[in-house]
Amino acid sequence: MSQQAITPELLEWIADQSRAGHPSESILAAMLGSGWDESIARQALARQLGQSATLTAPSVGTPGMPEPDLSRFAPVMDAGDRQVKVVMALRQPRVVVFGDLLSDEECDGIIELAKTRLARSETVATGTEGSEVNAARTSDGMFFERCESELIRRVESRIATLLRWPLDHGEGLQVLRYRPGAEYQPHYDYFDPGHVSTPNILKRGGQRVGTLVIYLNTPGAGGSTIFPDIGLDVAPVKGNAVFFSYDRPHPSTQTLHGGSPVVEGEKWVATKWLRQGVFN
Ligand SMILES: O=C(O)CCC(=O)C(=O)O
Ligand SMILES: [Fe+2]
Repeated sequence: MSQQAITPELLEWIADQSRAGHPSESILAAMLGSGWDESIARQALARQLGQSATLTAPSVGTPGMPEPDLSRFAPVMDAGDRQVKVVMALRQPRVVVFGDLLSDEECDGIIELAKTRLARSETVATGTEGSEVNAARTSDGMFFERCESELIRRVESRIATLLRWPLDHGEGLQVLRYRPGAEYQPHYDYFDPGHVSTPNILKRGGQRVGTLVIYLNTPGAGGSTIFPDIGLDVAPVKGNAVFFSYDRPHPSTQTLHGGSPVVEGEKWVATKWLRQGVFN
């Protein structure tokens, strides 16, 4: 089928299937089976049954995904060397906010380690006359090597325990500093399957499947992590973190997110991206 169109007949057929009790997942499978293009099929389902119909693939409990153990929904979780609070959890998309993932000292320690290296990258940026400045991302950043110091290793193994995802499937921690007015416009963290550089990037560890953004300080105002598709704002609170996962590199995961502009003070975050496989 080349020119596929969403006709009134198709919409009526979808409505019939739904009335007959078939879940949208089965309707989608039937459409794909008879040759419909997935994105058109999802659009048609969304038009007839509402947005949520396009989000049938469960991201919670999907085997082979990073996922904290919330089966008991205890208010505090054991992350190996620290008790971490669960502040809130959303199932679809999977978003979990943790409290007290890091101690104040650990946050300060990471900022201290990152500071000098941020300064260095600023010098490089000046040398190239700002040619790499990206208006969508007005923060300064650096990457740690995995396990490069005792503090980094401790934090990484805590994250691995909490999210039940092997340490070697994670990229090195990235630290970002946002000054007043700086932001990170909404984006997806997975690698765009349509981008020319993606096949090469995927050779090292496969796709990203999850993100943990850890707040290293509490800005005076602004700087929340926003999820525009679901209307969620996560307040940046020192030591807290927001986790979200995406089982496919597609906007239907609803994991569009960004860092809203910092209004007062600075905002520091450490981001851990989780890959499908071993990242070396
Ligand atoms: O700063 C934030 O709140 C979001 C950071 C982010 O999206 C990222 O590091 O990928
Ligand atoms: Fe991101």
